Amino acid sequence: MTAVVQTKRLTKVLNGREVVSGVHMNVRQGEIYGFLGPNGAGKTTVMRMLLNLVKPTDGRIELFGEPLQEESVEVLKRIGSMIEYPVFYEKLTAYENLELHGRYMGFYDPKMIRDALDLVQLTGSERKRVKDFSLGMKQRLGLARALATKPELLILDEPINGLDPAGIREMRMLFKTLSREYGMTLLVSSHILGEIEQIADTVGVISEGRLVDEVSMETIRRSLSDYIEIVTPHLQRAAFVLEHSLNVTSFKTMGDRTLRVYDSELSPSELSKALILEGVAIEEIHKKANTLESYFFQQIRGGREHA
Ligand SMILES: Nc1ncnc2c1ncn2[C@@H]1O[C@H](COP(=O)(O)OP(=O)(O)OP(=O)(O)O)[C@@H](O)[C@H]1O
Repeated sequence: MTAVVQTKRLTKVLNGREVVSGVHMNVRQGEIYGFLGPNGAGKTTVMRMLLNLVKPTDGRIELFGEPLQEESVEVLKRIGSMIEYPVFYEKLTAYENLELHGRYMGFYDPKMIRDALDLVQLTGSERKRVKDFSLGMKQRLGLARALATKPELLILDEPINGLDPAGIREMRMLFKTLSREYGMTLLVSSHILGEIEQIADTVGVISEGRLVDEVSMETIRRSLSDYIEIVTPHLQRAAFVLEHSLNVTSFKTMGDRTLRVYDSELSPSELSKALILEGVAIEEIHKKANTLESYFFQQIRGGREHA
């Protein structure tokens, strides 16, 4: 699949502090990319750089395979975005706001505006002034505005902020429709793991400005199976024995003393007996269950795993 967004060593220094550090990010065509990280991790800054609203201090950005430059305009017309809380002309109606935006972007299509309002379920409120909208309605109108220019890529910064549970559910379904039925690519940020988990095909985890993981949800789910953790001073030998004597194919080393075994038919006691017989000392061995929370917590804490 082709990359719609690709960054290399993307870095931003603000007030002498590196708030985004050497980010290599790949968003593939047609997928929903969940950009997950705690508040202040750098999500908004990365998104602003992708939209040419903030100039990177260092690194490169490619959108649709083309390098993003200061004077890039055309490529940005292929993107719809909603960054932080959307701002509108409060005295104008919802429809007038979208019309104005469309004309500004050089793409005004009344049918697209009606379709966009319909998609976010604001049909019927389009002649209301925005000042009478609730926070959730404004959030949905922000999404309609992003959609009204028929973008190929949607960049949405914490789009579920301000929505009630029903609104969150509708938004989630809409993201899936846009991706699966309209073939749009979505880059969606959130600090809520449960949200990203439910919509994303790929997750990019950002912590203190660094992209600490970029992985498909499918891979994560597969890795969440139970595993046996072995702590040994003879890591190399243990790995050799697992692979060649015990025919274990799926295991990984964590640091220089720990191994995780995923696919063994053997119980911890059988495994330790077999390893000891081969001259591997065992300091600890036990069965563990992985959860999505523990997986991400580990990434954010900086406990990177090495396959
Ligand atoms: N204009 C600015 N000047 C100085 N520091 C800034 C500026 N904008 C953001 N920062 C800092 O950069 C860091 C990253 O902020 P950013 O808004 O990108 O994070 P975020 O992951 O989007 O978090 P949030 O969801 O809270 O907005 C934060 O520590 C923030 O305080």
